[in-house]
Amino acid sequence: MEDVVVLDGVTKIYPGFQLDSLSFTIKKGFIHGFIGRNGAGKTTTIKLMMNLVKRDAGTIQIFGLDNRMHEKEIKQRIGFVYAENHFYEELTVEQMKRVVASFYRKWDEQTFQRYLKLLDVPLKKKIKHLSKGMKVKFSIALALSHNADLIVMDEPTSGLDPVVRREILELMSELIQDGEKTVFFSTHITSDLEQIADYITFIHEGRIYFSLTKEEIADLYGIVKGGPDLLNRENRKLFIGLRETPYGFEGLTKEMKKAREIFGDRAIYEAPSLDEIMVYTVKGNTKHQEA
Ligand SMILES: Nc1ncnc2c1ncn2[C@@H]1O[C@H](COP(=O)(O)OP(=O)(O)OP(=O)(O)O)[C@@H](O)[C@H]1O
Repeated sequence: MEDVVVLDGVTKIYPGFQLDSLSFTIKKGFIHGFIGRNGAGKTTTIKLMMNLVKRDAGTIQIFGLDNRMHEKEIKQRIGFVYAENHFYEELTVEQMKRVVASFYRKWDEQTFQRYLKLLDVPLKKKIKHLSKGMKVKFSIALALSHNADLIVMDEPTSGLDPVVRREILELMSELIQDGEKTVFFSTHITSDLEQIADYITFIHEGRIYFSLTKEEIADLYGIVKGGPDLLNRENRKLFIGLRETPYGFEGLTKEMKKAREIFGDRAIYEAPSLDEIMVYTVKGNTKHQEA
């Protein structure tokens, strides 16, 4: 499978925060979700990819090219949706579009008009009079209208209502149908990814915790529930996080096969949601005194 983006040992040091030697790849033709809690380093990683901040170490290749040496060429082929509003507030949608379109050699006006209509964004309104959802939709219409091979979005669905979110997710699914285009987006609304993502990269405190396909996650990770007598010092090591009460335990493991061998039919097994994986990983072990 072709790699569209390859991050290798990417490091960025801020006072009090470090992106620590990130390595992962983004495969062509798939939707790739990037998850992590607030402050985990998602925006910084995306900014490093887009060469908006300077890395301290490592390499980033996009379309097989170094992202710093070939920035202009690469950016022609990326549709980028920012987390923050980056438009001129006083311009209308139409005026702003003209500014953006002028940067792209392969601007496709017909496609832009089609997306604008589909997403219901008013052409004549000033940017400052658009709702948050409309601004995001406008941003997405722009990102999809210059024949980009890679769409990179930083939190495109945060703060949007479920109807708009669904529209955007459906658009992304349609976009990758021919296997030529790739979508990478960060989010902390993990249920969005459960619907549409093929790959998930989880960043935690500036480090890549995993970068796996959804199937690999389903094979490796599981929630195990059982009575308090089942746990001992040795088998506790199987768990990334454990919640214990006097009546039993519930824990997340990434060694599901081993857990099944050890606990057999004395335990109950469930598939974790991405949210549960995040919460257990972040919180680790907790002992509840209450029932
Ligand atoms: N320019 C900067 N100078 C110093 N520290 C910064 C700078 N930009 C980001 N940071 C720090 O880097 C850390 C990661 O921030 P980042 O915005 O990448 O996280 P995030 O995962 O995108 O979070 P969120 O989901 O809240 O947007 C934070 O601790 C932040 O304060």
